[in-house]
Amino acid sequence: MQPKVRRSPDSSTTRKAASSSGYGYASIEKQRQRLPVYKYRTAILYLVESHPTTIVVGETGSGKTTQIPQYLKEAGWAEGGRVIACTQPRRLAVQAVASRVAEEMGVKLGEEVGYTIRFEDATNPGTTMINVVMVDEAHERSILTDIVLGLLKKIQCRRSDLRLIISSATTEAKSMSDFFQPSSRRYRGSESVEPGLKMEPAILSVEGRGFNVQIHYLEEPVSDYVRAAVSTVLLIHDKEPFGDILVFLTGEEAIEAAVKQLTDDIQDRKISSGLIVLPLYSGLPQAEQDLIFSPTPRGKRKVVISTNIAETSLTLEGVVYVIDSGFSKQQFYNSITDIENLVVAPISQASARQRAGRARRVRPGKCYRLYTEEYFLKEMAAHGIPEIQRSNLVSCVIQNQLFGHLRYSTLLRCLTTMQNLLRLLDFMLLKYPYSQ
Ligand SMILES: Nc1ncnc2c1ncn2[C@@H]1O[C@H](COP(=O)(O)OP(=O)(O)OP(=O)(O)O)[C@@H](O)[C@H]1O
Repeated sequence: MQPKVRRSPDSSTTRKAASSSGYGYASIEKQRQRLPVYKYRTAILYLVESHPTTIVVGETGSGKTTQIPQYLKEAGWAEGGRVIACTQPRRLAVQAVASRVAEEMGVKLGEEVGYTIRFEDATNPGTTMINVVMVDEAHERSILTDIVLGLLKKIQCRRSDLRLIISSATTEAKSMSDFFQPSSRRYRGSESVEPGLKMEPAILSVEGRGFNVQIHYLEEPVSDYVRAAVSTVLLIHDKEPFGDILVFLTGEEAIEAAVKQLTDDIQDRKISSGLIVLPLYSGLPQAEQDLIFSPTPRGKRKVVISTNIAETSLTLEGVVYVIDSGFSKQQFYNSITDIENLVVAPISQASARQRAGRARRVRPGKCYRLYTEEYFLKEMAAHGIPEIQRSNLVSCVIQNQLFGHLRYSTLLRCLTTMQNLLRLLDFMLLKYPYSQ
């Protein structure tokens, strides 16, 4: 059965596109100047110059990620072998953003613009001294982002010349600003603070958005969102003009089920040829993940069925339609049972906006939410629970200790203690074996 879809009459996300000149092919420089963040270039540079910490709030697609590092580079913040670093919560986005920035700057990836992710380092070894750190997608509150923010706050006490930019898509800037307020403890024993530097964080709101996105909601809730997603893909393919489709489901199992259903339906109907169906989840080999970036052949339509790894910072040029199931897989830790589970849970309004934002990156788009508007407005949480509040922190603490703070001798002592503990456990198990 096809899910009933209706267009939201008063959705705030249906405002007119900021760019009136449509989406013809413009030079990269023109494209850069059309982005909402461009108007704030001078203000951003002034604030970074005069504050150790600047918080930039702007809608998805306003140009924060790709443009701010370039403005800093153009203003000389990368001179003398120094580095402008930008952190991302997801590796797929790291590679995609670095490639785009290298393309816009007309340089080879891995030289002036590089990236580093686990097991892969595409950076120039000559550049080591970090001058500015931009922490992107801070609103996502991923555990590593939160830890990076905590560490940077500590580092700033010793290096007041280090500039920090926190970029966020939500207006929760106040709590971030409170966290970075200078306290009496901060800057104690630091090098002398630059004259004229205003220690409190600056907040800048980047107004405006890229292109328009129409939001469609279901009239009735559906129980099987995989089936509903597949039906919506076919509906779009039958009725809507050209443009690729990005579907957000929960995990590998749901995605592979959707790929199979879609492939079967295409074969049954024999009319939907021209669809290229691509799954996307982190366990997929890199070469298969990279297929999502390949241009769609003329006369075909790409359907990318993804987890939330495509939710932020990613621009898939051909995507015009987004289908949002309203769910994602999230980690939850139960401290009583000491068990961590990956469970399918509803997403937040902030996530839903990020998902919709993938549909209007280079042209106007449409987003089909597989839930009702009432559910979105009245039941969906405004923001998700920060990962740090629902995870087991042991591995993070160990990682942090091993790489950040422990000296070799302390580490050795720690390992010896663990070894002794294991021996003791061994002994106890031998002495008091489990009763059947
Ligand atoms: N690979 C790309 N190909 C074409 N256009 C791109 C690409 N990457 C970025 N853009 C353009 O630049 C715009 C700004 O992207 P950017 O990632 O800087 O925005 P953002 O404000 O950081 O949003 P988000 O938080 O969603 O990442 C996009 O909306 C798109 O128009």
